[in-house]
Amino acid sequence: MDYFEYRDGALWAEDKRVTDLMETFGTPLYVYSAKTLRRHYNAFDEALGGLSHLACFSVKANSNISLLRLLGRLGAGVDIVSGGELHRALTAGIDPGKIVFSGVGKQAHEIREALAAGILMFNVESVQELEHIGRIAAALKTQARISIRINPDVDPETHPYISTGLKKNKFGLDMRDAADAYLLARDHPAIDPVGMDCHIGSQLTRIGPFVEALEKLLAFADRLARSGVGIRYLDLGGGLGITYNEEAPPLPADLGRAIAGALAERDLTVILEPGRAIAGNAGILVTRVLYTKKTRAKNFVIVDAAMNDLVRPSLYGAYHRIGEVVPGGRESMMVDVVGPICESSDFLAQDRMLPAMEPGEGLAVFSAGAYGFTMSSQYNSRPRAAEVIVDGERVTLARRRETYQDLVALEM
Ligand SMILES: Cc1ncc(COP(=O)(O)O)c(C=O)c1O
Ligand SMILES: N[C@@H](CCCC[NH3+])C(=O)O
Repeated sequence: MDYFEYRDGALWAEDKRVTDLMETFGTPLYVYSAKTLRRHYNAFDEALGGLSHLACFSVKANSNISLLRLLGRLGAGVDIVSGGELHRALTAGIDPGKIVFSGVGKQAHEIREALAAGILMFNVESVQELEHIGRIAAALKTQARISIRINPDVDPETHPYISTGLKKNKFGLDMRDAADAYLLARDHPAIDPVGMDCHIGSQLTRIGPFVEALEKLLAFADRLARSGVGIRYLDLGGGLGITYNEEAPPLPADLGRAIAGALAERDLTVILEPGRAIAGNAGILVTRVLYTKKTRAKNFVIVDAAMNDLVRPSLYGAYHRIGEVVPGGRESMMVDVVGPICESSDFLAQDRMLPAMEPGEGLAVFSAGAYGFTMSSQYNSRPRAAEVIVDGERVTLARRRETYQDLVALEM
């Protein structure tokens, strides 16, 4: 559910006409809906309502600081994976006590920065990393709160590039190794093992894998308790999918219900790290048609957005619904929607039925609020798109369009 809809013959973002946004801010343009973001965050908050909980938005999905600030004001914590994301979160005013730090390759300076900020915990992914954090915390005369990321070997049934909880993936530790890591953590004066976490993959469309992972983690937590390691936080990661096309993923409430029973009698704070499910359908990428071109093999609609703006179709073959900004009632035809970049993989859609388009007309690429701008680049020296947040009738420029000057600003 989102607040991008067609009425009076045009596409609206909440109470703003998308054509007006195109006029004011140009294209390509990322447009986020504040109402949708609030709705999605609140859905998680309410889904976990009966439990002690924390919803930590995954910053990698969308790291714009205006958007983070909006979520932070609702009470959101965040899941970060770098010093850069920590900097963004703190700049956006996120409570450091609600920050969890994931990722397999945390660097010394990032660990120091996170300790100095007083984050809730590090989600530790290897024994070497645990020892490294311990050394740094000891040198700083502090204690690092940690959880160990468990690789529960659960099949998330998603795209292989975005599944993370299988034995063959680089993430987390298997339980036998994790048990040793917890004992090391228990006995380390500068480490406080407060939690356990996992993240099994992204764009999950079934509840089963979450429940399976939870059950494995709880059984493991019970074994650990007998070794004198009592955890207080259970972090199930992110991964709940969204509807891009015809998927029918469970709602946050379904996930909440599915895990509530197992957690009810336990003195644990449950953490979720949703990214896509909060931001994905809260954003669209608006682009303008430059040319149309009919070859002997295909019809191309050439637009001013490209794989540098939204790489998901090129990278994963991902489907994003595309619609006219002002429906013209013209007959549909099979087209490829492509960008100006010099790569054959530069497409936003392939073999898609779309109404015939004219140069200058607008198209909206839906479900672009997560892993859209954050995965963008300047490939082909294309300045990155602007980002705006619409809240009712109010529009905030959340990031200005890059300029040619920005392209070369760091070069000597
Ligand atoms: C550790 C961790 N937490 C949370 C997320 C967010 O995932 P999603 O956007 O699928 O909710 C990811 C990315 O998949 C991740 O790697
Ligand atoms: N970037 C991916 C998801 C990977 C999630 C990061 N762990 C996507 O666009 O779907």
